Amino acid sequence: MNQNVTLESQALTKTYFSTEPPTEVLRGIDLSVTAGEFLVIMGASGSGKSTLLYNISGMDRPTDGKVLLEGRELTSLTDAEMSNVRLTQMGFVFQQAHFLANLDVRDNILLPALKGAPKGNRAAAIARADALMERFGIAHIADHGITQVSGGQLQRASICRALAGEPSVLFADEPTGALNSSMSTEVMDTLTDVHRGGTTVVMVTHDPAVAARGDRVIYLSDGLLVDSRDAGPWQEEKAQQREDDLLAWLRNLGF
Ligand SMILES: Nc1ncnc2c1ncn2[C@@H]1O[C@H](COP(=O)(O)OP(=O)(O)OP(=O)(O)O)[C@@H](O)[C@H]1O
Repeated sequence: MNQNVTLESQALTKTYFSTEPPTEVLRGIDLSVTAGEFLVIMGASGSGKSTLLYNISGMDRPTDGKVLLEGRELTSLTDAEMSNVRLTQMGFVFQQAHFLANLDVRDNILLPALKGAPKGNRAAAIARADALMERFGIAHIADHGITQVSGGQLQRASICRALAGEPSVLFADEPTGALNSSMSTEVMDTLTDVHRGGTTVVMVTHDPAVAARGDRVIYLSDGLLVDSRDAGPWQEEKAQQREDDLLAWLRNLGF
C-alpha cells in the first residue's frame, strides 16, 4: 500500500436484494483517499453517493470488494471490531445532528468519546470537548439544551462530537443540507478548519458551493466512479472562481 493512502476501496460493489429485481447501487468502485485530503463525492440523485460513504466507513457492508483503512481490511472485521474502528478512528456528521434532547450540548458531544475512551480518561475527554467548542466558537452554548441553539451551532456541535474521539477520517453526508446559506458557510468554515488541522475529510454533497471547498471532487454516475477533479487546497479569495470552474466540469458530466 502507498504510505500516504489512508482509506481505500477496491472493486467495491453494493447490491440491495430487498428489491425485485435486486438494485445494483455500486458497481465496482476503486478509490484511494490520501491522508489529510478533503475529498468530495458528487453525482446525480440516486447515483450512489451516500451508499458509497456508508460502505467505505463501515456503516454498511459491501456486497463484494474490499475497504482498507490505514492498510487494515475493514471488510473482514466482525461487527464488534468494526464498531470499535468507527468509534475510535472515524467521525460522522450527518444532515441532521441526531442529538439527545435530555442532554446539554457538551454532554451530547462527549457521549461517543466517553464510550471509546479507556476508563479514567473522562477528564481528558471533557477537556478535549471544551477545547473543540472553544475552537469552533460554541463554548458559550455548552450548557444549553439542544432546542435552544441555531441549526448552524448544532451542526458545529456535531462536528465537535465527531472530532472528540480524535478520528483519522471525518465522514460527512450532506452536512449543510438542512441549513440556510449563511449557516452553511459557517459550517463549511468549520470543516475547512478541521481539514487544515490535518484530519482527512470525506464529504457527500449536491451543492457546488460546498463541494468547491474540497481538494478533489469525484463524480459518480449510476454506481460507477466516472471522473475525478483536483482543485488543490481551498483559498477563500478564489471561492467564486473555484465554484464556477467546478460547475463547468459538473455540467460537462451532465449534472
Ligand atoms: N436500503 C435500500 N434498499 C434498496 N435500495 C436502496 C436502499 N438504499 C438506497 N437504495 C437505492 O440506491 C440508490 C442510491 O441511493 P443513494 O442514497 O446512495 O444515492 P445518492 O446519490 O446519495 O442520492 P441522493 O443525492 O438523492 O441522496 C437509489 O436508487 C436508492 O433508491
